Amino acid sequence: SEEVRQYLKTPTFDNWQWEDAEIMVLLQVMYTDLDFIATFRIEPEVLQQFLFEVYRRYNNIPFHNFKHCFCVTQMMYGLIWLTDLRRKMDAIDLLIMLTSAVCHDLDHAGYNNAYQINARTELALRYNDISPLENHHCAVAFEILERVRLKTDLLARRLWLCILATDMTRHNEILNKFKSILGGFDFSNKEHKDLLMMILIKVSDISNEARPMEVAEPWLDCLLQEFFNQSDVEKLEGLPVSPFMDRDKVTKPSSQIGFIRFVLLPLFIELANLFPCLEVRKPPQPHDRRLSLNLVVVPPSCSSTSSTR
Ligand SMILES: Nc1nc2c(ncn2[C@@H]2O[C@H](COP(=O)(O)O)[C@@H](O)[C@H]2O)c(=O)[nH]1
Ligand SMILES: [Zn+2]
Repeated sequence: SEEVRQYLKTPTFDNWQWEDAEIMVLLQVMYTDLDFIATFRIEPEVLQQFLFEVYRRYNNIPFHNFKHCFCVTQMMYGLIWLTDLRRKMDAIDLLIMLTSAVCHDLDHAGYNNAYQINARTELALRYNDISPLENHHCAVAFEILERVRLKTDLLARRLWLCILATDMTRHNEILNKFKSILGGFDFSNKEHKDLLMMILIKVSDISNEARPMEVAEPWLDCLLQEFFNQSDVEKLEGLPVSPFMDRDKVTKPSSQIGFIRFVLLPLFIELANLFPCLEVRKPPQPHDRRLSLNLVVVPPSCSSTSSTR
């Protein structure tokens, strides 16, 4: 319905209300309403086939599953509308951004890069310890895109750029680069646009805490369940255990307060510097973990401070 179509554009969207089959339809709606079907002449059956393959290649694990793929994609979709990016970027940029979000954690097995490297897994060996997971998500994405005949070199290169940006060990590097160009941001500069795309997928990827409490809270339970599974295995295998994953050390507030203050908030604040309509409200108290991301659309559209600030 039109009501759901509008709701889908908002960061308050509640994924927990929808079954996976319905989520597949919502993803199709995003591709349709951004005009990708018409602009790139994608057959609806090909899109369905692509999304079904994607669905099959997300694993049934607590956090990095198909619902996480959907939430990240839905936040990206919402940000595209809220910041009126359709007027500022090319359709191909938007297609790459949405598709990167869809593909960004394909075939994640629930163990992070530190585990891959310490346990000397096949993935770590294949990618020389360099972003093994993100390189693998890309490889699976390319395999699917090739199978449904949607892969092009142009799409693949920038999809890789966006998905690789989700490796959190690169967080400061990417954020600092973005800060350094913010003062003279230019939507006609390709390097600036690429960096913005990287920031947008990063924001979308870690945005659970910017959602309503009833959406965010179950996601935190899922994340901690996956963290604890990993640290249990690390203990059994005699591998180094990351303290933030250790069930004997972590509590919900300890997990979230530092993450919000030092990771999530600085990232959102820089994005809001480019798009003032994304008003980010800091948590009022240090113990209050809720980040209120007040996404207000300034009519008729959210203009960045200028298209070439
Ligand atoms: N402590 C928290 N860590 C979080 C939260 N949301 C995300 N994350 C971390 O970031 C990465 C994101 O990358 P992904 O591509 O793997 O999804 C994730 O793995 C977590 O380590 C959060 O709310 N709290
Ligand atoms: Zn993710």
